[in-house]
Amino acid sequence: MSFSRESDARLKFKVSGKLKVSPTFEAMNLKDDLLRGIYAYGFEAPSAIQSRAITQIISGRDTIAQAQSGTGKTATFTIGMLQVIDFKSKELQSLILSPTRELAKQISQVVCNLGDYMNISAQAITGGKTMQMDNKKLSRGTHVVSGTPGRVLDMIKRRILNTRHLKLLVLDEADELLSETLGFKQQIYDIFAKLPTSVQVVVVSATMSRDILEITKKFMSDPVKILVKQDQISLEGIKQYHVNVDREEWKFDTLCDLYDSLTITQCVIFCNTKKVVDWLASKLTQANFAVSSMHGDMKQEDRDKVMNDFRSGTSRVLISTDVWARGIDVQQVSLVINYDLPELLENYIHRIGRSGRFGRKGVAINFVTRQDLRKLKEIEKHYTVKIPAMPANIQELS
Ligand SMILES: Nc1ncnc2c1ncn2[C@@H]1O[C@H](COP(=O)(O)OP(=O)(O)OP(=O)(O)O)[C@@H](O)[C@H]1O
Repeated sequence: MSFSRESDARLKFKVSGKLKVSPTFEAMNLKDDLLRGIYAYGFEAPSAIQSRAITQIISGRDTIAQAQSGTGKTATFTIGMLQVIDFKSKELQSLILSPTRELAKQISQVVCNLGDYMNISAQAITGGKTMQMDNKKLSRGTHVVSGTPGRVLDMIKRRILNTRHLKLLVLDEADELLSETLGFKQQIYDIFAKLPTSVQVVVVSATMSRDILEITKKFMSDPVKILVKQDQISLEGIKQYHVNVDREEWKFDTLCDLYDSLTITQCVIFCNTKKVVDWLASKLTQANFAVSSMHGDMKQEDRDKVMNDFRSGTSRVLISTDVWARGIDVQQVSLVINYDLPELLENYIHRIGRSGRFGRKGVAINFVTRQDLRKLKEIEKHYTVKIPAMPANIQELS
């Protein structure tokens, strides 16, 4: 699967200065073992962001990389990182931070896969489990840690994680990690204060506001910026529609009517609160619809099971909160339903981006009550998109 040349050419980046574009992975002068790993993983050619950002990361410059959802940002920083790691050493050289445990784990898996021929040692360090296991593995030597900020900071403070030889810090979903609302920002600053001053910083997201770019000035020096214009953030491959449900109470029946379309491949349904996730999951189950659900108040082992079942395709319909909005990559997801419109404008684009991964087709359906009409207009304006009423033949579209 790859983007068509046409759609790739239409993607315009705003870049600082002239930027080298590598049309192939070979043109990036990567180590042989890394190149083997990339091809063995099934990649043939780099995406637009990979063509531009990988060599910048390798050059050692601080880098801000923005690109649409599902266009391969994880492999962008991973390939850059694997090229600069010194595999003769067993020290921790790269730290990747991301906002959820599931995402941190997924990234660690991508690192292992792409670095398969390099003897890479990577580990996910996340909350919700005891530190003992992590401790033991870390003591054997780990090149890369992918973790959530709270647990990583804790382990640095306890001197379990030694950051003395760290070369590279990656903030994935950086705008979320640095936002005022979520409480990660101070943890990120505290972690940063414990890293060598020479550390290279790479900041990545599909959404990047002016405020966030301003904040990055505090810990990045003269970064290369690869940014996407606001009206280009929305992917053309994801068709977006709305359904007027008028009142909150009518959402449930509307969803039941749609159920047959949901199960064609896989579908994620987003609600704004854990309570609605639980309520909707139990109501659908009572009505004999097969669904699974996940949110941040569930036990980690239950979250892991839900993720495994959904990734393997055992479950096809997943109901979740914004814990699932960012970064999670399940290629079979072709439909996203916003049972509730998201509270944050940014999360709209992240949520619908769970479908349409790497050039695949996706459909997003937004349930809109009378109160939501204004919010829908706001989304349309912000991303310069039209979100028309859902057509009757929706089954043929997904
Ligand atoms: N060059 C490539 N060729 C083929 N597939 C690729 C390539 N690069 C990435 N992919 C695949 O594309 C999918 C999306 O990649 P990834 O999760 O890195 O996207 P992303 O840009 O980080 O998205 P998000 O904004 O949602 O976090 C993954 O399944 C990945 O394996």
